Amino acid sequence: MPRPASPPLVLTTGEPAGVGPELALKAWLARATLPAFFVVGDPVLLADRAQRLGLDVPLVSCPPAQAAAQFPTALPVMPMGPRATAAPGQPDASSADAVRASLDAAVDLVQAGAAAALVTNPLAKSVMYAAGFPFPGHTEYLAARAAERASGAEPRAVMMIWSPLLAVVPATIHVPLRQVPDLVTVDLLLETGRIVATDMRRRFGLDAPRLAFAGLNPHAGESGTLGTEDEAVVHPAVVRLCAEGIDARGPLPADTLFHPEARADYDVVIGMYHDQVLIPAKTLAFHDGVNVTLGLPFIRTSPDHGTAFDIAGTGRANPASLMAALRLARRLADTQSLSREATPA
Ligand SMILES: NC(=O)C1=CN([C@@H]2O[C@H](COP(=O)(O)OP(=O)(O)OC[C@H]3O[C@@H](n4cnc5c(N)ncnc54)[C@H](O)[C@@H]3O)[C@@H](O)[C@H]2O)C=CC1
Ligand SMILES: NCC(=O)COP(=O)(O)O
Repeated sequence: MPRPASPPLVLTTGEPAGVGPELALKAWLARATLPAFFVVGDPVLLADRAQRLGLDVPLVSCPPAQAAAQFPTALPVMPMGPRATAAPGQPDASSADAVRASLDAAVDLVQAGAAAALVTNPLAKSVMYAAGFPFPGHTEYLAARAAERASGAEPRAVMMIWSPLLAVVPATIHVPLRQVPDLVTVDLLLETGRIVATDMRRRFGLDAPRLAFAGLNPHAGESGTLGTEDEAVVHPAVVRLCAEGIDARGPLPADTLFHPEARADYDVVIGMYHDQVLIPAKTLAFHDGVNVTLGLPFIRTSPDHGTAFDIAGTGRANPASLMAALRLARRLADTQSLSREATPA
C-alpha cells in the first residue's frame, strides 16, 4: 500500500521588524528547489513586505491540509494572531504578541501532526524579553512546550548548528561566560551526548555517530596545569558514554578541532559554551548553516542567523540559511519516518 503523503512544513513569521518575512517570501520564490511549507501568522505583514520589496508573491489563506496543494501557485498562509505592525529595522514591543501567536500556533500544529516539522524565523530576544517571554530563546521555549505533553521525563532541548561542513552542539547555551565552568557537569555532558547520539541515529540516519568533546580550557587543560575541569568533568563523561556504546572522544583542544583534517574524524563537536563552537560553525558556513533543536518529540530547524535589523526592509537579506533549514527539516522528517517504519513494534 502506498504511504500517505507526509504533511508540509510549518514556518513562523519571526520578528516582523527583522528579515524573517522577507526570507519567507524569497524562499517561496525559490519553491522549485524546496519542500512544501506554509506560514502561520499575519498575512497582512507578508503582503505589505512583498509590496515594499517588489516581490511578486501571491498569498493564499488556507488550513494546513490544503497547503501542499496550494504551494506551487501561491504562498500558503494560515492567519493567526494579532496584526504584526513593527516597521522593518525598527523593533518595538507591539509585535511581541504576534510573534508569540505565530510560534504557539506552529508548535500546536507540529505537535498535532498537521505539519511534518517546525521551521522558525528569527525572533528578537530583547523584544520578547521586554514583553515577558520567560525563555532565553526558542530552544528552551520548545522544551517547555514539549514538556506539557510529556508523560515521562521532561524532554531536554539541545541546540545544534549544522552544515554539510560542520555540526556543533554547545553544552551550555545562552548563559554568561562567567557561569560556564560551574554549569558544565558530568551529568550535563552525559545527557547532551546521549541526546546527540540518539538524534544523529534516528533523524540524521548515522548508524554510529562520532562525537568529539572539546575541552573547556586551553589545550584541554594541559594535564590539569591549565585548569582541572577537563580531567575532572569532560574526561569521565566521555568514558561513561563510551561504556554505553556511544563513539565519544575527548576532551580535545578546541583550537585544533576545526581544520579540515580534524573535521574528518568526527560527526559532531560538543563544545562547552556557545561561542566556542558557534564561531567556527558560522565562520565556515554562515549562509548554509542551520540551527536544529535535538531532543524534542518533534523536529525544529531555523536559520543560523538572527533578525538582521541593519538590512531588514532593504531587500538584501539572503534566504540561503532559511532554505537550508527548510530542506534539512524535510530530510530529518523523512529519515525519522523511515527509521520508525524499520523499527519493529
Ligand atoms: N533563532 C533566533 O531566533 C535567533 C535570534 N537572534 C536575534 O537576532 C537579533 C540580532 O542578532 P545579531 O547578533 O545582530 O545577529 P544577526 O544574525 O541578526 O546579524 C549579524 C550580521 O549578519 C547579517 N545577516 C544576518 N542574516 C543575514 C541574511 N539572511 N542575509 C544577509 N546578511 C545577514 C546582518 O545584516 C548582520 O550584519 C538579536 O535580537 C538576537 O537575539 C540571533 C540568533 C538566532
Ligand atoms: N545563537 C543561536 C541562537 O540564539 C538561537 O537561539 P534559539 O532561539 O534557536 O534558541
